Amino acid sequence: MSTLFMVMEACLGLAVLYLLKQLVDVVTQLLGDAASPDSFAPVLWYVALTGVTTLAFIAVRALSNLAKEIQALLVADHIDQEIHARAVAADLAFYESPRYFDTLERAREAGSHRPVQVVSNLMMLVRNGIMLAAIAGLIVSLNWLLLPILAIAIVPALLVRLHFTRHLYDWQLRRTQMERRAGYLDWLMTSNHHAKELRLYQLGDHLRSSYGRLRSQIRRERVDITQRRTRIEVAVGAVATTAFFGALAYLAWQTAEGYNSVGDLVLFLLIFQRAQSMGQDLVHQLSNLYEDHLFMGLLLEFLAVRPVISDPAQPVPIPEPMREGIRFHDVSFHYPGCTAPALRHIDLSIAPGQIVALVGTNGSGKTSLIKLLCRLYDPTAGKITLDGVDIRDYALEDYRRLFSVIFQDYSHYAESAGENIRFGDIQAPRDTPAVRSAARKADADGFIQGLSAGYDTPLTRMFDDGQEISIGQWQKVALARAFMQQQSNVIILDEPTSALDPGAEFQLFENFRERIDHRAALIISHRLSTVRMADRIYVMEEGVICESGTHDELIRRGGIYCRLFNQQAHHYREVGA
Ligand SMILES: Nc1ncnc2c1ncn2[C@@H]1O[C@H](COP(=O)(O)OP(=O)(O)OP(=O)(O)O)[C@@H](O)[C@H]1O
Repeated sequence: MSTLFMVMEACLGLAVLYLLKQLVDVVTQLLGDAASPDSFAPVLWYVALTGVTTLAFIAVRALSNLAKEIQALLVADHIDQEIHARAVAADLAFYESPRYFDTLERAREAGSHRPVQVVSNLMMLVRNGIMLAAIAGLIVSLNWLLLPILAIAIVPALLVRLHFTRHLYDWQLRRTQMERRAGYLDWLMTSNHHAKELRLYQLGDHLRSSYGRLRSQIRRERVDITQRRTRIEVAVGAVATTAFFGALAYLAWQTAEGYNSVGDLVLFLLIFQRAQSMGQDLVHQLSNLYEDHLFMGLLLEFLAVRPVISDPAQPVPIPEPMREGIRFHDVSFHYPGCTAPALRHIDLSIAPGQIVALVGTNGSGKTSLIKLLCRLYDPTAGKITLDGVDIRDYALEDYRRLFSVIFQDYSHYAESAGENIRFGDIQAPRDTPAVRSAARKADADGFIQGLSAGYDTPLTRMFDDGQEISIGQWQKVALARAFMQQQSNVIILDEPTSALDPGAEFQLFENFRERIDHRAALIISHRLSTVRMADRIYVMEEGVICESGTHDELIRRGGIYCRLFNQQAHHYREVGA
């Protein structure tokens, strides 16, 4: 549809020009003849016809612009959806590698406005191309010698633009990390996450000057490129203008000699100027399109990314319920791009209904083990089985549904308290009583009821009726989210009580098995008092399991666990004394 409008616009634009030339020729003829009412009639006809054609041209141009805009918006929304689909399906590793992160960022940058530009530039290019070709035809009809002059007015400018577009694109790619750092500093200074430390450590001036230095380096390099481009463009423009005036002088002479009509001269003035500005537009659109093409390459690179962790060709049905449980068989793992292993030769099992605890020093690999368990990563060596079958043989979503997880860095959703909990089982209806029951299990029901709009209170100050809650209260909400999923077989809690007061923590673990409906659980905690009720405790150090057993067994063994436990117990006794 929009193509039709464009062709109509081009034809009508040319028709107006042609009618103007005819009008001038008729008026010039009249100047020579004796004026009579009859001889003036064609002039009136031409004026009326030109007027009507101009009106039609304006109407078609408006419709063409409208169609273009609608089409551009549709394309933009479609590309956004594609980016989001790929982003949510991408492997976790994607977000942890700077190279992949660059691809995503550039795709987002290209995705938001490039497709809109591509559509509009492409259409304008076609329209201007058609008009320029037609004008070139008219120019040839005047005098074919004028055609090379038109080429001189357009082609060098085009080559200069294209050269600098590529140059700027390469520069922008090289500057991505720098821009990201500047963006990060900007975020540090303007986000509420850092407002407290920024003030107390008086980091404001330091950050501002780092940001200023980065921006001025980026600006200097950019201005340098633009200055060079401007210098060359002025030189090229001077050549084009000289050529135009040369052609004008030649045509004026031809008209004076009687080889051309005055209408031809007027037509030349009209169309050559039009052709020149159209040529400039064309150059602009072509260079934009070239730039769009380069950036769209980045978008396509991102859209081509496929998750490595994916479904097998023939997934095995998930056992319902699980019978033997989950086992790690000599599992080792290192993060993509890292040589040092995060986990080495791990053997571990979680039976149905069993509570397993992981303890160990910072960086010993506890969270990494959970990531493998949930198949956010696959082991580098060894395998993990569920009821004897390699977990890579199950459909990914079905397998992940077996777990309810709360990570150390759980999410704070800017949603209502109820929605924050329901996100644990998004299939559940909005008004499900399961939300309140999960909140009760996490001891969150009491304070949520006390919020201004109870479960409907947005947990953010971003909105007018929102309310901010404390870090411990956020942790209870996150716990409730983990308790929300009724169908899961294993509850995984990574440092679930780090922000809870001792009373709340005690209460949570007092009747923990009932709270989790006697499902299996994997708990990571640095507070050894919370893990002593576990059926089996694994002690990790530098990526290996160095001890395992029940609390009593480990205490009897007198190893690392016993030492750590005694240190913590001693500390409490000292404080109590
Ligand atoms: N995304 C990652 N990419 C590369 N290395 C990582 C990544 N996450 C963790 N590591 C490395 O893996 C090792 C184990 O980290 P992990 O987070 O599993 O430790 P942890 O035992 O959970 O520590 P903490 O008690 O501090 O939470 C560390 O040496 C860490 O530097």
